[in-house]
Amino acid sequence: MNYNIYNKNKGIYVVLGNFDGLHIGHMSLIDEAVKLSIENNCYCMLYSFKNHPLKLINKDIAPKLLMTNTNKVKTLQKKSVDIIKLVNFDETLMKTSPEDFILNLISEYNIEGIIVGFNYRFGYKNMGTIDLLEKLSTKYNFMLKVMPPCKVNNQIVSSTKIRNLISSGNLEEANIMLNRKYSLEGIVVQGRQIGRQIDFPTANLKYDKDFVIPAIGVYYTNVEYNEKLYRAITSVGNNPTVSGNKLTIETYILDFSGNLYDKHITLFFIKKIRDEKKFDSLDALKAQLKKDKNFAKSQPFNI
Ligand SMILES: Cc1cc2nc3c(=O)[nH]c(=O)nc-3n(C[C@H](O)[C@H](O)[C@H](O)COP(=O)(O)O)c2cc1C
Ligand SMILES: Nc1ncnc2c1ncn2[C@@H]1O[C@H](COP(=O)(O)OP(=O)(O)O)[C@@H](O)[C@H]1O
Repeated sequence: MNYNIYNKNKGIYVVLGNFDGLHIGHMSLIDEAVKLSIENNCYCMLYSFKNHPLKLINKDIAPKLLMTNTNKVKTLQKKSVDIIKLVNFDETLMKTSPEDFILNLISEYNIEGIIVGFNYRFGYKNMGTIDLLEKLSTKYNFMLKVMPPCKVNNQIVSSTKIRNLISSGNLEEANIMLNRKYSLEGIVVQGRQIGRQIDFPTANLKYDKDFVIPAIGVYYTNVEYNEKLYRAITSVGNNPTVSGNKLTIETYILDFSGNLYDKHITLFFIKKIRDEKKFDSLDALKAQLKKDKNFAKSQPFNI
């Protein structure tokens, strides 16, 4: 919703951070902000960036992403966040000192309180610390709530941890930390049309290289197409059996037939089934695909 239509006399609890992936740690901050805003008859706002700050600061070390902005906004709207502000992280913002960053925020919005995570850093060169934020909260008179780390199996949940789990094929643990199934989406493009010759047509995803790609291997997935969900098996790999030379993400959808070229699909990665193998023949690949398909049939089906 547009801030302009809001009652400017009403205070705002703002949650600050980068929030890639909206994992359970992020959600604990957002839930707290929503709770405080309801209790105090205020608005709840999430203030974050459209682009990952490192993409501007140092492109070479910018991480691959876990979530599109569109999906981020959809999830936040379901959580009753009143104002979602995703600002462009540009040169000016990059050079803003920690104190100015907070000053700009409180001069633009009627800030009642700020909610951040335990390791939040902000402002030019990430020089702003929790200590500084505490001092600023006294100086400028806003409430500050610092949320403790959220853990799974004694490990602190973080976007970096989740990226590493996905790119090493541990989707089950990543999904626990995300509290949803990791997904990639895009349109279906043409491949070499070998799949249909072995009765396993595969929808080849035109994937966006800005997002984290699961480790090479075969996965049990669920596919959303045309608002319907299907069981599926997905290969992330170089297809050595057919002398492939580029990474493809290909999905055989169970109980589906039809033409998917140019259609939009979403793949939900549930668990890795096996490593990619180079088979001696297409028949051997086909026999393995039958096993993968049977495995998929035995798996729970919900996202
Ligand atoms: C679930 C699944 C598992 C796969 N596993 C392998 C594999 O282990 N080794 C391999 O070389 N190709 C594997 N493939 C990829 C096939 O080689 C590829 O889908 C086939 O060549 C058809 O591709 P095309 O129709 O795009 O030409 C797998 C594909 C799927 C859908
Ligand atoms: N069950 C299915 N799973 C995946 N794709 C299917 C299925 N049934 C039909 N298709 C269609 O077949 C195409 C894949 O056939 P395939 O021979 O593998 O060609 P390509 O190499 O172009 O992917 C998909 O893009 C889709 O349009």
